[in-house]
Amino acid sequence: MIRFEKVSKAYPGQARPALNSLSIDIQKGEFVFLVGQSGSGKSTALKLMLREQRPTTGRVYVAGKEINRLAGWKVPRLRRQVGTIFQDFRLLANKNVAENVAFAMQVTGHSNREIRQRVPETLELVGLDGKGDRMPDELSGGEQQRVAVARAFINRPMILIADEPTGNLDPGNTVGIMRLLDRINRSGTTIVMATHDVQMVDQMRKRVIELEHGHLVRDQVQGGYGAQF
Ligand SMILES: Nc1ncnc2c1ncn2[C@@H]1O[C@H](COP(=O)(O)OP(=O)(O)OP(=O)(O)O)[C@@H](O)[C@H]1O
Repeated sequence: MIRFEKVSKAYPGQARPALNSLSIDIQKGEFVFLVGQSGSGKSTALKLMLREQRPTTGRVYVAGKEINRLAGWKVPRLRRQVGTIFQDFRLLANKNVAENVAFAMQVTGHSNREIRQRVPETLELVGLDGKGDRMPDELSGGEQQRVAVARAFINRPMILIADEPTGNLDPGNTVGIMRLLDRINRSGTTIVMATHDVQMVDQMRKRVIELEHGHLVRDQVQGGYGAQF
């Protein structure tokens, strides 16, 4: 589903590459935590999966395609297959909850009928039943992240990429969001999540890929945040 072949990424003006000959292979349906100190290259790896950045050398394959070679007009189609969630939620402040989620279907060309049906279903799935009319600033952080999860999942993406999705949440909401992501993963969506949350990684016991200065230093099935497991 996602494959990096000796991928290096050097940002202009940086002494050291952000990623250094990284090779990883993630299968369909896996749940993978990406861990490592700040600056180790996690966000860069996620950006390469979305073609928000391009590798300096090496190859990145997503859903069977080498995405660096993808024609520009095919990039939106790639991104439709990949949902994203970020630490800072990134909701549209002038749209209510239902409109935020519907927007993801509108830009992918779904009919109003499909949107009217699927938005309430998805809000229910993320535990926001009946909150469709609220504006983002009328929601708690945990609820805002649930909206972001609904928006990322409504098109049933093959892959969900999450960059520190619980970084702004308290422990209770962190558990809620993780349960949700676990359910989404069980429905078949591949999840790759960068995180600094030690407790959560230790509890979930999923595959852990650890980066250090852009190098792969650990790739462990049912791992913990540190190498102690
Ligand atoms: N757009 C950019 N331009 C220049 N350098 C960058 C850019 N983005 C990241 N870097 C550098 O690349 C390295 C890796 O950064 P990256 O954001 O991938 O790390 P990270 O592991 O996600 O860190 P964090 O946990 O703090 O989010 C860092 O040294 C960073 O300063």
